[in-house]
Amino acid sequence: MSIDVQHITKRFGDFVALDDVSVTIPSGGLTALLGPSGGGKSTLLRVIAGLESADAGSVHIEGTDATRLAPQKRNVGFVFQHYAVFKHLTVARNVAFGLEVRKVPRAQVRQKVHELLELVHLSQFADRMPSQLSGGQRQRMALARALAVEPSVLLLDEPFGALDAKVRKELRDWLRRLHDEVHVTTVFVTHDQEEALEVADEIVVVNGGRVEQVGTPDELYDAPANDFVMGFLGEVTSLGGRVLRPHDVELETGPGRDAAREAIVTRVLRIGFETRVLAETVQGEQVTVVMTRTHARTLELVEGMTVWLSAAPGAVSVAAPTGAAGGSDERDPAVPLAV
Ligand SMILES: Nc1ncnc2c1ncn2[C@@H]1O[C@H](COP(=O)(O)OP(=O)(O)OP(=O)(O)O)[C@@H](O)[C@H]1O
Repeated sequence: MSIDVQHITKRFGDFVALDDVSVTIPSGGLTALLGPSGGGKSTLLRVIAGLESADAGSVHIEGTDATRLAPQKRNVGFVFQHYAVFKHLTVARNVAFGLEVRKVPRAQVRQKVHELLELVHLSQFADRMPSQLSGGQRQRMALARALAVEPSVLLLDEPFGALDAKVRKELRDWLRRLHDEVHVTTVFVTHDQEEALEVADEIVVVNGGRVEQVGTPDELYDAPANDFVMGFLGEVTSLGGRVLRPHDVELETGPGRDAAREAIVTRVLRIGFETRVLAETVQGEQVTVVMTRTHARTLELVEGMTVWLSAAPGAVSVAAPTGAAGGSDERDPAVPLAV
């Protein structure tokens, strides 16, 4: 394992930002730290980087105990959301900076900068000043700069967070391709589940200073450890005290299955190729059902109509949180609903 975090606790005054966090991050992968704002993702990344010292626990990087090492001794590269560029240096000189500080011979620096600018598709901008680049190009320059010193680990804190949605999407596709080329162990922080699901090999879900689950995008989506992970990775609804995805609710216009719950359609919304049906069961549960527009049309759904709802065979579901606070510590593992 490339990064091994064991029993890390970090407090800011009385506030516990990381509460006994243990996680191992595989070598050569692209791992996302995903979670809601304030959950502790950045703090965990900063502890790995050595920019924040933990109150308890250890960090090993590539087998070396880095817990008490200064950031510059950890062989990690960073890129942050608002990257501090050297405004008075050209793009090429920015990328060369770390190598020049390390007194790498000039010809070697030139060669390396050339290769890196090719890698991040900025060769034609080598002599520009950073102010002449777009936001996305500047973040690519930042990545080239971080990669220049050949770190064993690359840490990215919401690297594309400040960019607009379209550029963000382009850059995340590009990051995936870049990673496939260079294979440096990369950890990136994001609060965007789509970004994590699309880009990462593995996702660490961080919430309330704890790790909720670690797994591949498929594992998290298909077998969420609890209602928090399930709700964070996609839309959910509840039916019969279980949390499940709205497209996994089957709606029939007659009483078919034994387990089906009778409900009244309260709203029918057509959004693009999907139809979203809101219904209230006789037990008073508000349920959202998502189906194709064609299917909805064949059912001839109208508000006020009586329907029967059940979980589709094989639907993934978890126990609904108990109480208004939303969940207990003892959570049921994801199990398919009995249908
Ligand atoms: N230097 C600090 N002093 C005091 N509290 C801090 C400090 N840094 C972080 N915190 C608190 O620790 C908690 C976790 O912060 P952190 O930045 O790790 O969250 P995050 O999951 O990265 O959230 P975001 O996506 O909003 O950055 C937050 O409640 C934050 O206010």
